[in-house]
Amino acid sequence: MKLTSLVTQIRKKESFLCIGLDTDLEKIPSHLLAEDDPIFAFNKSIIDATHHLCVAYKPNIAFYEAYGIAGWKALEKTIAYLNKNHPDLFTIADAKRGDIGNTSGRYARAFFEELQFDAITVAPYMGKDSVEPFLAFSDKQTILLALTSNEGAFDYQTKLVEGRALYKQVLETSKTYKNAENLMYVVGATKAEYLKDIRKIVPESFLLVPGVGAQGGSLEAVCRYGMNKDVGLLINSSRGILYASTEKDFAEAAALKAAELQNRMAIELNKVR
Ligand SMILES: O=c1ccn([C@@H]2O[C@H](COP(=O)(O)O)[C@@H](O)[C@H]2O)c(=O)[nH]1
Repeated sequence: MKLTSLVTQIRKKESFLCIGLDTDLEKIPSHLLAEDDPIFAFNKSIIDATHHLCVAYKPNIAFYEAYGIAGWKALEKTIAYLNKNHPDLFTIADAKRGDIGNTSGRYARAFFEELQFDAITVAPYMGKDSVEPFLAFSDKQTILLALTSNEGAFDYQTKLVEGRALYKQVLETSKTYKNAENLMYVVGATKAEYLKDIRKIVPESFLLVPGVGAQGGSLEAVCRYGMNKDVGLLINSSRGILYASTEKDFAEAAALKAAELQNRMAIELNKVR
């Protein structure tokens, strides 16, 4: 999916919500465990109840790999269901991949060609030749980890390298990569105040922003510092939506949480209209 379509969807739905499909068999309602494929059954119910409130879904691949072949099959069914029934929604494989060039090329093929995701998260640590194989897919987005939402982000990402914070180096250097126009960046909602500086380096780029809800980040602060003329933000919430209820009403409860976020997003969008 092209980013222009994403911007159109954001304006149409008054939402820049990305729902994280971090489906955990220990957290889903127990009645679903009797299903043939409980992970897919849960995901399908969540998608059916929330697709009108969001513009993107982001399965975190760890939650599928953790269940071996059954988990991978549930992932395949989930992305196929999304692509068939909601082709206008942006899909992100939160896989945090990146390796030497030929290996990155295989990861890119797996997620872009086999599974048909629109985007993948990639770790920048191995540098240019580990990222460019993803960027070579011109109709796909590569989402580079810039400043992550966790506490450990301060171990390396904010440290100075040649007088400049490492996350700033990542942003600046990545702009010189071949096909850099296919880049987006991850910035944690818990680091909203950093967005002011980040926007000086990447004013036009779309940012994937996880960390509202369960991790305590503020949607409004992210908008204040991070929104650009095309909105430029996809704000993710996973646990805060998925596990709003562990009873039979879980999908309705998830939709209510998603609607709460969407309403707050509509308010933010109206401020900059
Ligand atoms: O910096 C990062 C990068 C990725 N994530 C992922 O986003 C979701 C957040 O889930 P919540 O339940 O809404 O906290 C999860 O898949 C993380 O692995 C992140 O949180 N921070």
